[in-house]
Amino acid sequence: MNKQINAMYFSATGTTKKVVTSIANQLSLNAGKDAQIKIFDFTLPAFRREPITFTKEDVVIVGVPVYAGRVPNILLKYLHTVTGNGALAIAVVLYGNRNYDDALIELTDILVSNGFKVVAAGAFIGEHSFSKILAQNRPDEKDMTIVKDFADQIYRKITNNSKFEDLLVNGNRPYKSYYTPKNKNNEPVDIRKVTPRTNTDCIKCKLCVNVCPMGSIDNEDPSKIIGICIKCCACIKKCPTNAKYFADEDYLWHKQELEINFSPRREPEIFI
Ligand SMILES: Cc1cc2nc3c(=O)[nH]c(=O)nc-3n(C[C@H](O)[C@H](O)[C@H](O)COP(=O)(O)O)c2cc1C
Repeated sequence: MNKQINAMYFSATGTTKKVVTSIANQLSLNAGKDAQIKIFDFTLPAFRREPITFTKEDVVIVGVPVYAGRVPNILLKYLHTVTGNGALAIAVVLYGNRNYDDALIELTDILVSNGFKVVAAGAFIGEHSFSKILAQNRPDEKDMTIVKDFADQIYRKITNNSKFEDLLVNGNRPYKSYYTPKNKNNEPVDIRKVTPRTNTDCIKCKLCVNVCPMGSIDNEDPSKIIGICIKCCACIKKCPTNAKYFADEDYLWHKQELEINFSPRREPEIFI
């Protein structure tokens, strides 16, 4: 395979990164020792300022987490600035064991409309951002075996073909609206304004400031949220002293409901 391999992802808590980079590594292993991988990690705001252009010589694995059953809406503007010019793409979504709903079809559509030829797609499961028990530690070893096999299939498809038919993936068109959490009275709630709190264990190491994908944590006082919070939970899961937490009643109810209702293990789905 005579193409540049590119791994491109948004990954606040690392599950999307794990799957996307593993696919890239396995493709590179198949392609031989000279196949270098270029990384485009657009998790932090600074990386989403410049448009990126690929060419026919590229194969790009593009991964995003599923937020509310869709591609995270805060990424849409940026994703539309990434141009394919005939590059091959593999669309990847990671979801927290509830459902990926229309996220994979949406990501595939975005890539096609940006001039990519999407040759494969996959929905994988990652530990839920909100929880430490829902899909705990996934993607795990079993998932990673499927990831490796998926990459081998992609390699064979790319090397054996020069023309590719349009890829069909699961999902609806028009896309369903964003999944809405419910409160304890089973009423829809809007948790977009909910922000994390900080307890006295905070040592002001500012790790949270540096990992927030929205740049929304104050550098002087990390207990202050100065912008949009997307509830990605990077600050909560990466805090070395467990100082960040959510206290909002509706958010906590929603988290618990997800943990109870969506505990049976789901398996990855691939389309090739
Ligand atoms: C705001 C938000 C909404 C989410 N919505 C869904 C969802 O609709 N379905 C689901 O199964 N997981 C959902 N998740 C969980 C993430 O998709 C999942 O944990 C993913 O693995 C996180 O990727 P990352 O580790 O690369 O950040 C949501 C997470 C967040 C932060």
